[in-house]
Amino acid sequence: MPTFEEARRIILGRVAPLGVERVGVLESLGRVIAEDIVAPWEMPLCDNSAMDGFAVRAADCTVTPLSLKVTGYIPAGGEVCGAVEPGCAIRIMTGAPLPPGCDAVVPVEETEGSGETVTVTAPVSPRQHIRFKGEDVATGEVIIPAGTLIRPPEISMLASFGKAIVPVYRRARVAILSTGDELIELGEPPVPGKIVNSNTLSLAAAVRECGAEPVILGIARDNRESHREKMTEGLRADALITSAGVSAGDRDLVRDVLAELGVEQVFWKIDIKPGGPTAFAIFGAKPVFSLPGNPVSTMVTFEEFVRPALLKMMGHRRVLKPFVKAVLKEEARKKPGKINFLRVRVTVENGTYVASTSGDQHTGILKTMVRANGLVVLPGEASRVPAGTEVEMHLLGNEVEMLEG
Ligand SMILES: Nc1nc2c(c(=O)[nH]1)N[C@H]1C(S)=C(S)[C@@H](COP(=O)(O)OP(=O)(O)OC[C@H]3O[C@@H](n4cnc5c(N)ncnc54)[C@H](O)[C@@H]3O)O[C@H]1N2
Ligand code: MOO
Repeated sequence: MPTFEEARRIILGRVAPLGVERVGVLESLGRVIAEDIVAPWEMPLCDNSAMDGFAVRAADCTVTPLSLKVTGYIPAGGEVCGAVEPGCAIRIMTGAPLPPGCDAVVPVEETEGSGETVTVTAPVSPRQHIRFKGEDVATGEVIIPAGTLIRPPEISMLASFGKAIVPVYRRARVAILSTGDELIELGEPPVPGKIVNSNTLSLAAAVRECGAEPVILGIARDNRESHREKMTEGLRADALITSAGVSAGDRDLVRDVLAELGVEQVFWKIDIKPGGPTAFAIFGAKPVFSLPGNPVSTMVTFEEFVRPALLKMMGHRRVLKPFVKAVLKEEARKKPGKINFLRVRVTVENGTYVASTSGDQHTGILKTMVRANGLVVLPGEASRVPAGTEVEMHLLGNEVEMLEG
């Protein structure tokens, strides 16, 4: 049985980035660029003003205040209207191209008067307030290296160089299959013995949250035919996630039917709690994750095993959340042996993360997952972890970093 770390290594070793597609630059947000993008020209394309003010010759302005004759005006987007002659200035706006002869710009706040003459009131240094041709990006420079996650700054850079269509790794299409005769679909009336198929929706949400595309297959009933039919459909996607039917029950058919369909089991069971019965298999290059049915176990195993794999498939290079240190608020108890994921509510106290249990840790208790914004990883060998102990934790979302506004 693999340990937590081994299971993650095995999974990541068996998945690879999917193909590349070309999308509109705005659609590339949150995706990973698949090729180095090179600047086809330099930026800025010409020397231009960094301020609204006056284009001057610095040599004219060695002693201030002094009065200069205003001989022209260049708005942003405007054209150069002649050179700055000695003893003269040209009114210029931010971003407008510098006229010949000019080697400094005086901001309007450091001048007085307007109209035919202007008085420069502050000392002027050569090159001040000028944005020079090519100072930001040189022609041929790699502006976005392959493997970069696209955020608004990358969109700005791509757009600045006219890149309307960009090559990104494909989104993974992820089939989601719930199994079990006890399941009813959302909207059907609840009756004792039946439960709403919430796993499909929590998994679809988690798939979507990491930038992939969920393909909902519905429910496979507890017979081989139903499993076979749904799984065959699911294996057409880039990845398949099943929930439930993976432990030791007499109707736990998931692994059996997957094997029947030619899916190679890589491992079954991980030395962790919750999530122990998780299985991982491969169909060609497609990963198949069989997650335990308890809603908490399904979400925890998605977070720790599926998400990193999907991110890798979509070209991400940073796929594992870092562990952060937290101080336990209350004592935690567990059976020695397996790593335990403790659902916690995290707060920041004097710059330190403090993790407090979010409540009953039984896997059947969904409420404590809803309350949790972190998962503390209690080491396998531990049995009693005293309050005040420094532990490792994965944050769930970034809520704890945000302040109320
Ligand atoms: N003899 C053993 N029994 C169990 C073991 C074991 O090792 N030996 N492991 C236990 C653990 S740990 C877990 S976790 C569960 C996982 O079992 P399955 O993955 O086979 O899931 P089920 O038994 O079918 O369901 C468990 C639980 O989850 C609910 N469920 C199932 N599907 C959904 C869904 N789509 N949406 C919401 N809730 C769902 C289901 O009703 C059950 O309550 O096995 C233990 N048993
Ligand atoms: O491992 Mo089960 O996933 O404890 O609930």
